[in-house]
Amino acid sequence: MALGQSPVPVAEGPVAPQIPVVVLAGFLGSGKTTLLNHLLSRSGGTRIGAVVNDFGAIEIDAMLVAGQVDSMVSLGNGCLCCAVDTSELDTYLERLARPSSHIDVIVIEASGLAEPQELIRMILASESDRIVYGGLVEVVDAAEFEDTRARHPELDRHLSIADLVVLNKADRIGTGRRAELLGVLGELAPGTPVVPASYGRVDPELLFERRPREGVSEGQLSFEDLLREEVEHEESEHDEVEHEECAACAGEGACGGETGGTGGTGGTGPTGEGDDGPGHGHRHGHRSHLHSAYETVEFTSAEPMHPRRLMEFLDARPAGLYRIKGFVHFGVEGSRQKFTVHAVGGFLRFYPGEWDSGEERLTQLVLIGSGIDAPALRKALDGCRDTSPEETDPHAMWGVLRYVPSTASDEEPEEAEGE
Ligand SMILES: Nc1nc2c(ncn2[C@@H]2O[C@H](COP(=O)(O)OP(=O)(O)OP(=O)(O)O)[C@@H](O)[C@H]2O)c(=O)[nH]1
Repeated sequence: MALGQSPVPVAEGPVAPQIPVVVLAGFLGSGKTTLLNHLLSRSGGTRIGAVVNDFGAIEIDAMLVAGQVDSMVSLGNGCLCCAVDTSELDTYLERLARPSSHIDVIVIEASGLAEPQELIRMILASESDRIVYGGLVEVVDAAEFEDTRARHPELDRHLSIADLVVLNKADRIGTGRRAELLGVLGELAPGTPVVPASYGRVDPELLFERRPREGVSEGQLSFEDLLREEVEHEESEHDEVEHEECAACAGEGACGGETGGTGGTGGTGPTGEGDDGPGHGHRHGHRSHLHSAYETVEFTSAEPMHPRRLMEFLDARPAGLYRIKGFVHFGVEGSRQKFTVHAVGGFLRFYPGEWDSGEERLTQLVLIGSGIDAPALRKALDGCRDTSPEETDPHAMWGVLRYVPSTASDEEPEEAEGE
């Protein structure tokens, strides 16, 4: 079957084929955007529509994908799983799926803190006859997996409903470790293909022509499967919730552990886009979302950044500040390229590139972390502005250049390798 072809037999006549919607999920920084860009550059004649969901208000992922994709909808500032409901998602999907766009497949890149289960449920509940759920691809960061899993046991659940697991950043671990992780992932996602990859370089056919999972005859979750799994998880998780922590039990009502649908209590904590509260229009019983513990900080500056001060900030970043992404503008002579920056846990890289003609030279950063002091981070970044870049010693760039991958290294992003 050709990449992106609808897995559903199509009736004869002028009926437009259904478009599979593939969900690309994975924890912060695992490599979803990198994989999506790989797919876009390897799509051949297949036309891919993308839905990109940034957790922060500055849509860094959308900017990193734009220009390569046939059609894109960008949804910033909040996880898709909470920021929209089924009918809104349908609106976006239908916009991409309109026959004139000739899109063959839609890929939704979820934010690194989204609940894939909620997204899948929305797709399965779609009222559009053009849309069909096409599977969940869960991207795992090989270097960070065990730490992340220890902090977020929810990831096991995400893996258990995946149709394909990509063990990304395989270049960052040795072969022994790789075998170990493949074993762990095989147990967490029994019967699901687990593919090691570097820089998301997987065969695109794997995403759109998935093999059936053991015990699931049609190879993907049904709406009923999802509801059943949801109820089972919530029951088991509720058993683990201390009663005094359980808002529903602490209140007057019995604990319903409600599942599915929209229009209930959200009950998540600080999310950066505002707490879920009454009117949030979304409920998942007692299951906390990954993003309930995370906050985002956005920073934009038209003034260039001082390289030494920025490196001091980055080198001393607090442990809870797990993810930084964006673009940096240095005003130092000879270093005025557009530097894309990524920090994931202890990993830090700068990738120099070109500004588009007429593009405003801005530093735009999104910082995502747990237990972080947002005002202090903003203040510290404010202190990194370079008010007189013409006087700044160009050697101050050395600290930054240490984190630019050398072209000889396999740590080079695919686009730069000109594959
Ligand atoms: N060494 C190495 N780095 C990788 C690989 N894949 C991605 N990266 C780097 O990891 C960082 C994060 O990659 P992204 O693709 O932005 O990750 P993401 O999952 O989209 O991040 P969020 O949207 O913040 O959740 C970037 O610096 C990538 O270049 C890989 O296989 N190996």
